Amino acid sequence: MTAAPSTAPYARTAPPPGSAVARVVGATKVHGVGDTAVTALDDVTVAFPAGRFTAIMGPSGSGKSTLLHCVAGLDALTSGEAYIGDTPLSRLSDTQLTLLRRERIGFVFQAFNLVPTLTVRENVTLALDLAGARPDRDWLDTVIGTVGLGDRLHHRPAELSGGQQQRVAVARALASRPQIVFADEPTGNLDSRSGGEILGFMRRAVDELGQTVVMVTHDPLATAWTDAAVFLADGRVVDALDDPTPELVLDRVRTLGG
Ligand SMILES: Nc1ncnc2c1ncn2[C@@H]1O[C@H](COP(=O)(O)OP(=O)(O)OP(=O)(O)O)[C@@H](O)[C@H]1O
Repeated sequence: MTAAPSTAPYARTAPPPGSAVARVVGATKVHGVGDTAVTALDDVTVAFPAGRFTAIMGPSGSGKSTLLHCVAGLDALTSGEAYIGDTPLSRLSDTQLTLLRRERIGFVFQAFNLVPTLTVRENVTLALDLAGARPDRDWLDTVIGTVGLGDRLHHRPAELSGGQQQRVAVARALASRPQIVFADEPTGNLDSRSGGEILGFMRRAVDELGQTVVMVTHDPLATAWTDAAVFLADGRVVDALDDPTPELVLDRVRTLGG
């Protein structure tokens, strides 16, 4: 299979700080049909600003993962619109959506999703290699240095701890210099020390590399690493916090019954 050529893999101009890199407007998502239909998102409007680390919080089943998947173009809304930059995702063909995800979005999931037969370095550059894009060596060195993987480049995932594997996944998400990184419970499978390291790396990616990161989490301590938190309940945005501290987040979580 020949990969479609990348249109503009590098040197993209970063969006101005504070502008929305991703947003949804009037977003409703119904999973299933008929008697089994579940409204996971109910008229949600929220924006994720450039150069910021935002948490999406809320009780189990409140729609956090659905929101992340819909704004990242992994799932389609039932009504309303999701935008990456100024691009409305519902107007894109499957191929255009695949290219947009490849070129403009990085993903980190709870399961690290590394390729076991590839080395750390090969895993980090895999998406670029598949896209036929030439890695920007300076950027890759910066990313690999930021996540502290310099001495592990030729190891395979099975030779790494869970925390180290998730660092590889973070480096992979950053490697193509995406406009935005979406992370779904990225510390869910990690002990608290490794989880803290991953959150610290994502924080540095925002502060030092200018990345925009949106993270779904249950954990008030994880949210305390972010610049802002959006709270969902029953598929609706019910609250938001700037500069969340663990105490403030815990207070909101208790109020929402999470
Ligand atoms: N593919 C699906 N088919 C049917 N219902 C779904 C599907 N995905 C999610 N749901 C339902 O939509 C609602 C929101 O789910 P979602 O996974 O977005 O919530 P969440 O806040 O991420 O939950 P958790 O914290 O438990 O992961 C839930 O009631 C869930 O059961």
